[in-house]
Amino acid sequence: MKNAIHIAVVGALGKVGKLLVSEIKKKKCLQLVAKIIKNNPSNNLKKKTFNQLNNTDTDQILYSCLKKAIQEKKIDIVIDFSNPESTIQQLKICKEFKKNIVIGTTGFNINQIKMIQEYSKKIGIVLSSNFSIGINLVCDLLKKTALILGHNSDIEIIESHHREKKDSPSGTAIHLGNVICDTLKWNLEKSAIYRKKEITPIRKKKQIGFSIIRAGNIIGEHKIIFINEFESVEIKHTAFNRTPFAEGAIRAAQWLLFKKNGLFNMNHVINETF
Ligand SMILES: NC(=O)C1=CN([C@@H]2O[C@H](COP(=O)(O)OP(=O)(O)OC[C@H]3O[C@@H](n4cnc5c(N)ncnc54)[C@H](OP(=O)(O)O)[C@@H]3O)[C@@H](O)[C@H]2O)C=CC1
Ligand SMILES: O=C(O)C1=N[C@H](C(=O)O)C[C@H](O)C1
Repeated sequence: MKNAIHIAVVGALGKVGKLLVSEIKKKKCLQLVAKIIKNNPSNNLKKKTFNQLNNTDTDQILYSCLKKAIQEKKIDIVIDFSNPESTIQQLKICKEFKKNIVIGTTGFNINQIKMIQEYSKKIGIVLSSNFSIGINLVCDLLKKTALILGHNSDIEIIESHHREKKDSPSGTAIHLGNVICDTLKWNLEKSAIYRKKEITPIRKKKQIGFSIIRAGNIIGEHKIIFINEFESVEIKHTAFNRTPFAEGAIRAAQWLLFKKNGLFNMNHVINETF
């Protein structure tokens, strides 16, 4: 289609990346122009397999470096679901070539977050640990619940993901903890308690417990529980598949296209596109 948005996907062989590739191809207003994959020997095999599986693709859109892709193709926007080190590399390239980027990667350390903030002075970035519409609605419910019940309840966050997930707690669990802390004017660094085997002192006020499950193929579950002596409230989100992540990231890319610079999240996107 004429005027289609030209998208590059970083991490195109990954679980979310593969889905992004197929979802982008379904949309007439979008054109997938580059799939950026990691340059390692095992990817030679993956690359072959991938092309066999997607026989409409040729090596012409497979790249091991975003810079080369930008130099060879017209790219309007980049979507990245890879890992923190890779994402920081991609950001440097995006800044050099003034390309906006949607980041789904999680597990950044404080220094890397500061770098993302710094880059956002030059380019437009949407950074979200969870692109599903549902989890962003959960955040709205959570603010209200925390405001009303937070001060006199014990709060626990339980997250479950597949056996391959590398970071923990999940980016979403940390975000949910931050939503509660921002609402109650607490500090997550002081309030977070990571559940593990030890003799623990009895529960103090202003604490948020985090429990983590890594098992099987669980796509992503997040549950927040508020318990006081009278009642308990549970807010739970379950992703049945990765489509909400891919669709949300595509929505964010379309929204980010015309922004000059700045650091945005999925709330900005949802507020302006629904
Ligand atoms: N924000 C959201 O809504 C969501 C975020 N995520 C996050 O997104 C990230 C990816 O998740 P997922 O797809 O499950 O993970 P995968 O491990 O399945 O995919 C990541 C892909 O990135 C590739 N990669 C690593 N380094 C580079 C590089 N330098 N250039 C190009 N590709 C690279 C990996 O290659 P290789 O395997 O060879 O290392 C792999 O193919 C994680 O941080 C995850 O937590 C996941 C789901 C939703
Ligand atoms: O790695 C995943 O799979 C997911 N990661 C994100 C996170 O860390 O919160 C979002 C989603 O839950 C799936």
